[in-house]
Amino acid sequence: MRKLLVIFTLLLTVFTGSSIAEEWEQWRRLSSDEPQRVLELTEAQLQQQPKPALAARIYAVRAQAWRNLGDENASFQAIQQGLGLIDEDPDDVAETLLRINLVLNLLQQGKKAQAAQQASAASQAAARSQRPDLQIEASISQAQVAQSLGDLSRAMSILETLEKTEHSNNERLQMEFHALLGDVYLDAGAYHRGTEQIKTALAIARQSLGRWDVSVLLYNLGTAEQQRDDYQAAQQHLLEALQISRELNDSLGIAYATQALANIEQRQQHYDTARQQLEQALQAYQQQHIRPKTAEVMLTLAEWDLNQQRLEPAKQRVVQLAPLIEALADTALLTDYRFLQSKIAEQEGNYRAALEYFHQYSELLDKRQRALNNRNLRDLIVRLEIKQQETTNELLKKENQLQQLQFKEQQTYAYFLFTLVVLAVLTTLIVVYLLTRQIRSRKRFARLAMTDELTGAPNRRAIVEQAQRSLAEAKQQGSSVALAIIDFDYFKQVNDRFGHDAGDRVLQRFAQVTDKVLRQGDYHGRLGGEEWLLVLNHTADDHAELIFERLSQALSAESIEGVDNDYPLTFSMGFVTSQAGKDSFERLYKRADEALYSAKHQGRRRLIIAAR
Ligand SMILES: Nc1nc2c(ncn2[C@@H]2O[C@H](COP(=O)(O)OP(=O)(O)OP(=O)(O)O)[C@@H](O)[C@H]2O)c(=O)[nH]1
Repeated sequence: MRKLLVIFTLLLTVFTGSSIAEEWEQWRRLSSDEPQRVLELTEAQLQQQPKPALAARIYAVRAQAWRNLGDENASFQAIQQGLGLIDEDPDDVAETLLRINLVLNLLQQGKKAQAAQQASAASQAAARSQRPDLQIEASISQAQVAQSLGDLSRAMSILETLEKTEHSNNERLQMEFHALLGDVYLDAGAYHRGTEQIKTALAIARQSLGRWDVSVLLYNLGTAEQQRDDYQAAQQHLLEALQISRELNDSLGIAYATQALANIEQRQQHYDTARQQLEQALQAYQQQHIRPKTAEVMLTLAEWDLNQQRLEPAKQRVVQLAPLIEALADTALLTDYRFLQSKIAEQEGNYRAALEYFHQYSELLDKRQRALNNRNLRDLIVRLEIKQQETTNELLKKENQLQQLQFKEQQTYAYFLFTLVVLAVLTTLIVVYLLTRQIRSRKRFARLAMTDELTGAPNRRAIVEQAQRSLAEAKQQGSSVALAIIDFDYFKQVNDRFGHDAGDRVLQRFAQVTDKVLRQGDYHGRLGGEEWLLVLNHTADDHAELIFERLSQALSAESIEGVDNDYPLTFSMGFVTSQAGKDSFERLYKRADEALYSAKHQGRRRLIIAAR
């Protein structure tokens, strides 16, 4: 999915966006995994006839894709086409990319002097482009040329400058830096350091780059392990490299891995397999004009011939090799070549020639050794290592700081959460408190609305509602309910004689005694003034007298403050019963009221039961 997205973005923006280095890198990643695909995509783009400068950039991508397929010839052609377009329409980015590609191509062909020229032209173009990543890459390219020329001091000093000045986030550049540093260390005989650097580069490639890059580094690591004489590790890496190259159809990658594996087979005395493998690799090298490798394989084959006492084929190869060795002017190859010549002359019995070749061979070896013992180089190696250590330390320090910041952030977040929780709990408590208070006061208000303030008994509204409820229940149950209206006799006189407060206390006392006298389930309430209503469930007329008497007695049973003990506190009562709940409250009330009126009229201090 991610790959599809990359392809889509690339199709939309071939080096047209702001970050050319980034797009270039995306193309390279895609090419590293699917070179064929990149060739198809870029072919389509070229057909849209873009501006020459853009087309030149596309050729740079194609050159890379051909390289990933192991076709250096096609890669070279693409580069040439691209460079041709730049003549028409100069473009520093395209020029840098194309020349860097050309450097690799020329190095593989063993054309080191030309490669050096291209590397410095690439650096100039990169400087003009003012793009830091391109500048770094061009510098690495220069260091690579220096390394292949055997000028390890120069290679090292370029890498040292890069380490000091450039901190790129570009994984490819980091990979290239470590890979090349590894090669330089290996050339300098620092096998352990070299292998470690290549391992770092491989880890970066596995993590962030494409499969082709991984295969190249596996090959590098495999050959490094061979140099360290760890053939088991070497074989393992090389086999993995071979497998990836096969998956990618990278014919050169296959050749490189096969050649290296052949050396291991030879050591294990699998001569036929080894020879076959070398022949295969040789074919691929010859096809692609990989001249140093061609020479290397031929030298090896000749050496094996000699070891197996096959003098003639060995001699033929040495003759064949002569022009190539001369053209390449590679010290290492020349050293091996002289050694071979010396051995052949020796086997031929031509001892003078053998000695002469051996002299030349040992001089070359000496030269190489001197180059390696160069103090300057040693100093550079040590300095670069210290710098790398410093960078690592700095990174660790940064990481530490970041961790501390992260910890602080977490702490702040925890405090924030804690405060939030506390606030939430507080808010909840307050809300609960306010709600409870409101509910309580509502209840209180509701109670007050139904209660008589002076006596605490149910007020008119409450007792009337209760009467209506009781009547409705009685109606359902077919039972009877009685209503009694009670009114104090001459209450005005009580007030007049003992004062209004005493009158109040009389009313309060009446409420208390009624509460006690009535059964549970009976109700009483103050209708207003000194008038009361009783609601008596399951009560017939013949209970009326009893209730009247009990109330009268209870009222006068105890003295009331401010009222003379012998003062007769009396009341009148109108009583009525419903007939199996048939009567409405209004009708019953009216009848009770009429009965009360009669009681008053008949002289008070009495009970009148309403007639049926
Ligand atoms: N102390 C006190 N007196 C009240 C209260 N409510 C009403 N009264 C008094 O009760 C008296 C009622 O007087 P009236 O309606 O003339 O009746 P009465 O004097 O009781 O005479 P009858 O009912 O005819 O026996 C008035 O004097 C009111 O002031 C009260 O809450 N407290």
